[in-house]
Amino acid sequence: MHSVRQSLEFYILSFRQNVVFSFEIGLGQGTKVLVDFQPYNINRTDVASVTSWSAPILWEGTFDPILIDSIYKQQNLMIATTVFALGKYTRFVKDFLESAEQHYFVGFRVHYYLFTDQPESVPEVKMGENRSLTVRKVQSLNRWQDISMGRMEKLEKLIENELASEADYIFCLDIDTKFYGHWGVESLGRLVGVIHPWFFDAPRDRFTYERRPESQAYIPVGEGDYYYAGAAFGGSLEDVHHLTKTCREQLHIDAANSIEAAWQEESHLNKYFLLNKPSKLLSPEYMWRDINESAAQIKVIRFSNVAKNYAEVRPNP
Ligand SMILES: CC(=O)N[C@H]1[C@@H](OP(=O)(O)OP(=O)(O)OC[C@H]2O[C@@H](n3ccc(=O)[nH]c3=O)[C@H](O)[C@@H]2O)O[C@H](CO)[C@H](O)[C@@H]1O
Ligand SMILES: [Mn+2]
Repeated sequence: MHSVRQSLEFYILSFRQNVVFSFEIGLGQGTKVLVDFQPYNINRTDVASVTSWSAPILWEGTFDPILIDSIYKQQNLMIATTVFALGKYTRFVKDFLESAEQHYFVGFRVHYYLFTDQPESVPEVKMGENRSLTVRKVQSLNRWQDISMGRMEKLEKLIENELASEADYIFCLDIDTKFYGHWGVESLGRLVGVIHPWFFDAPRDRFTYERRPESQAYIPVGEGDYYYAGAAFGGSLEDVHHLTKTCREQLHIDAANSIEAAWQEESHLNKYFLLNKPSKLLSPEYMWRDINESAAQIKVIRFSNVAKNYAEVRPNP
């Protein structure tokens, strides 16, 4: 674990050609130095490119992917990437992996971890150099809500037991998704959340936070920063371990009190991000609604949900 990791973060701002560069530098495990390089362009005026707590919000046009790639190339980073495919969701695996090989951290080391109740169904997908897939068998579950929420505990244990010695960063993604555009090292950060594609434009009081005070995920009306997607989050191992552990604990408390948050672990993730501000936000370009939908602010769709018939793919309503 990175528990011994001494984190040193600071921001240097300088102006060059109307581009603000900011650096977040952390002293990583051992001798490896993790560098978050976060340039953002102040010319994109149709969207906010920074939060009130000074975290960058990445939109197309707010960073230079070639420059950032060249900086990260100096390091031998490994990005662990987790997905779950239980029941009929195994049908999404092929497109997810094939499209990830085309667009996701291309040229960098990626280790996918796929949790499934049907390892025999996992298709053969040709992986690029330094990219690999580990398949983990998990128990089948009867409720989609339990599958979705159960991810937090599995992720917590994976980070604890296996990732410390191999990965530098982790991203945890939904499987009913596909990559359509570049998703690269610009997205790396200590704690990274993605703005939910249905709420980037909505006033805060419309956010579908859990509103019952009895739940650990409760967020009162009038509070909250953004509504984050449950389908994609990531960061350093240490930070994502703390996130998954906390959400798992809060989910267990809710279960003991016979309450299930409105949007399951997504509600708990939103509570977590309210109390633990992400160091970087990704715009809905990184988790879009559907490849056939558009919005003026979305100049590129990098990663999107794929259309699914809920009644047909889920084990229960
Ligand atoms: C875009 C987005 O933010 N999506 C979130 C949203 O609905 P979604 O409609 O995206 O939830 P979903 O049905 O995709 O379930 C989430 C994930 O659980 C897994 N799964 C689910 C059912 C099943 O039978 N088999 C299986 O493997 C699979 O990895 C799937 O991607 O709310 C969920 C919780 O309510 C999760 O937080 C999702 O991440
Ligand atoms: Mn999904």
